[in-house]
Amino acid sequence: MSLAPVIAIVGPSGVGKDSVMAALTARDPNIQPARRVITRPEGEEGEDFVRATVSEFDAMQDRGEFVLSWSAHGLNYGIPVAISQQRQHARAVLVNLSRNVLKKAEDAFGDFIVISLTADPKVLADRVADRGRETPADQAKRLARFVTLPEGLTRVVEINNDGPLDLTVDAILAQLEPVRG
Ligand SMILES: Nc1ncnc2c1ncn2[C@@H]1O[C@H](COP(=O)(O)OP(=O)(O)OP(=O)(O)O)[C@@H](O)[C@H]1O
Ligand SMILES: O=P(O)(O)OC[C@H]1O[C@H](OP(=O)(O)O)[C@H](O)[C@@H]1O
Repeated sequence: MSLAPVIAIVGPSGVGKDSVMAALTARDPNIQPARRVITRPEGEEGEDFVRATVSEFDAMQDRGEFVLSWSAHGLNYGIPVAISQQRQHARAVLVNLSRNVLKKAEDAFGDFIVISLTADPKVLADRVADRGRETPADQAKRLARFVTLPEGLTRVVEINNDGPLDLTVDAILAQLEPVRG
């Protein structure tokens, strides 16, 4: 059975990764997000994710329950192996990944597309502040984080998300069209 492609949505904090993923799924319910396990503290909400303590996360890791894991912003993130089942029935599966794990992700997933979202730094700062999910100190740390995309990825598409979400979704769907079969 052929597996649906995995589409990584990446970019700096506040660029709109979660918003773009939700808008893509709203436009085409067969493009489905993978649920991440995150050691995010109680009280910090976000997308639909599985909250774990650090020891719960470590135990899941030891049991081989993650196909991919990484750390960023003082948190641990894991993509459960169940993403394989999702790939059996979806048209495409979306994952919100760190740019630091893209090579590992390409090796793990095979059929893999990276959507690299960009936005003006002022737009990023306003969005992270307005969202208010983190403390001002943590917001500042997020905005100061600088990560570049690794070299040698097979398929990377850069898309600007300064404008309306609908336009970003159109741009992504236009890029995906040739590989959707
Ligand atoms: N195209 C857009 N136009 C206006 N607001 C947007 C747009 N995209 C995202 N936003 C807003 O920007 C804020 C940050 O978006 P979101 O949480 O999706 O970013 P993110 O990249 O997932 O950030 P983080 O990596 O910090 O989780 C949210 O409040 C969201 O509503
Ligand atoms: O800067 P890089 O390494 O690309 O991304 C780091 C992390 O930042 C975001 O975390 P969250 O979703 O805001 O908790 C991403 O999802 C990723 O896990």
